[in-house]
Amino acid sequence: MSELVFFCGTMDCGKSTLALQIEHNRSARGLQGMIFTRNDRAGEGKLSSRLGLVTDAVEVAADFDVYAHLISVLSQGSRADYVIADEAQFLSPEQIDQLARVVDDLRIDVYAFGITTDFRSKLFPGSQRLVELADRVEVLQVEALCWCGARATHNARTIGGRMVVEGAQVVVGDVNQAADEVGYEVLCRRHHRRRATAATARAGALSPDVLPVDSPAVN
Ligand SMILES: Nc1ncnc2c1ncn2[C@@H]1O[C@H](COP(=O)(O)OP(=O)(O)O)[C@@H](O)[C@H]1O
Ligand SMILES: Cc1cn([C@H]2C[C@H](O)[C@@H](COP(=O)(O)O)O2)c(=O)[nH]c1=O
Repeated sequence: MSELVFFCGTMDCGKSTLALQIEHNRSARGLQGMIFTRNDRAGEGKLSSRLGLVTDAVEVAADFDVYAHLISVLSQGSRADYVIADEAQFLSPEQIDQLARVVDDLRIDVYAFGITTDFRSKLFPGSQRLVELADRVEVLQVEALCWCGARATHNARTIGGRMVVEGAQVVVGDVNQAADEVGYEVLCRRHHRRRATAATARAGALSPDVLPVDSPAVN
């Protein structure tokens, strides 16, 4: 049975690396993949990982019909044995429905990769639809860590190292940006709720985190 799998996690947890590994392993066995992405940091039509690997991909514009594209490719005699969709949080719910149709009607496996929630810890519409439709949701097992050492579960947007909660949902960017730039940082839920980034913690801006561990909890 073909399936729609949603591989998810925070930023910087290895999603694109896994996408490239799946692509490598299948193409090494003679299978032909169709790779989609949207808004990769490496530029249009690229799927890139922080480990330095990059491959060409089809850029999914806002009005792009993923299902129709597959039909067109197949009807021209090309093969598509599996589909990879990276940065799937940026796809529209309609495009996620098209991916599900690729699985059900064309019997092609679809592997989608993306972050579930934005910098305000709200679901991206594309990720919400994936959670609703996927046969399997796999949370990546390589833990990204919060500055405190706990497992990072949330994505923070930062300006000058400080977490912000206002702004557009989509702003392409990266972790470990220069101090004065818009960037991202992965945090545990506790520190995301408190807006406590590595920089503000270093500056000692939030006293509860520097109190002894047996101090009463402060929210
Ligand atoms: N210099 C490095 N050495 C080893 N691993 C690294 C290095 N840089 C990045 N990584 C690994 O790559 C992961 C990020 O991979 P990537 O596929 O770009 O993440 P995602 O697509 O989830 O944002 C990091 O969590 C880390 O495990
Ligand atoms: C949290 C959050 C992230 N983004 C952007 C930033 C990056 O360009 C991608 C995530 O890429 P990664 O490969 O998973 O690191 O998403 C955004 O636009 N809005 C957000 O709230």
